[in-house]
Amino acid sequence: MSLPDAPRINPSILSADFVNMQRDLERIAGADFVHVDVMDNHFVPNLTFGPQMVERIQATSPVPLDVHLMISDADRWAPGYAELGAASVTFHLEAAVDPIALARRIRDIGARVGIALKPDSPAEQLYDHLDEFDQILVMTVEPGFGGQSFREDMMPKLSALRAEARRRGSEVWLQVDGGIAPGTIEQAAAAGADTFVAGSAVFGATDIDARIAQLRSLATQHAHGADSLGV
Ligand SMILES: O=C(CO)[C@@H](O)[C@H](O)COP(=O)(O)O
Ligand SMILES: [Fe+2]
Repeated sequence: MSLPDAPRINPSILSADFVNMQRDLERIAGADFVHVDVMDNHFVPNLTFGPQMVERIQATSPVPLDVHLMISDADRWAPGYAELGAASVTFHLEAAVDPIALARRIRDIGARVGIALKPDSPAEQLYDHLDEFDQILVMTVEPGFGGQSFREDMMPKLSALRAEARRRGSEVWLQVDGGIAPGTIEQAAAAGADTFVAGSAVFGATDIDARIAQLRSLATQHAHGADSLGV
């Protein structure tokens, strides 16, 4: 699979019409990935779907899957999402017993691997392990629901991660998820994010293609360091 360049826009189908999922997947054909929020009503107080539904999404999606597992016991369940063909599988650091071994297992199966941090989880614990992951997801809301307000207080964590990745020459993608929309994507891009999840901002738009293009344009204009390049 050829990987899309930054900035990447990944609409979350948590805000899609679950009864018309195939229609809504087609509506985001211009996106880089489809962000699939798997919730177990245990790790987070909400329930979405499991591997059977994700397999159907995988079979019909026009874009690769960026699966976000908000589930307990990630060590046991996460590999199965890589095995059903997801391009990327992100699990939560707070839900894994041995995150490094789990990351290696997901990569061995053939998927990209991401690790997600809840707002209260510090990023420093990942600094020595950046290259074990293809993506680090900095949650900009408390996981569990779409339509929440963006948490600006997550920007220092993101900036520090960007600085650390640069210092170590790491190519890890930095993803943000929660409250991303015109008006918030700018500061997330400036702080160092290169991959953006947006649910309600995309599926709540009257013109989805235009909204995806707008988010991509704003992220490009405000990309970390862009001002120094005069872009
Ligand atoms: O993982 C989650 C929520 O826990 C996200 O992926 C949401 O689905 C994002 O929704 P918006 O905040 O963009 O509406
Ligand atoms: Fe998500």
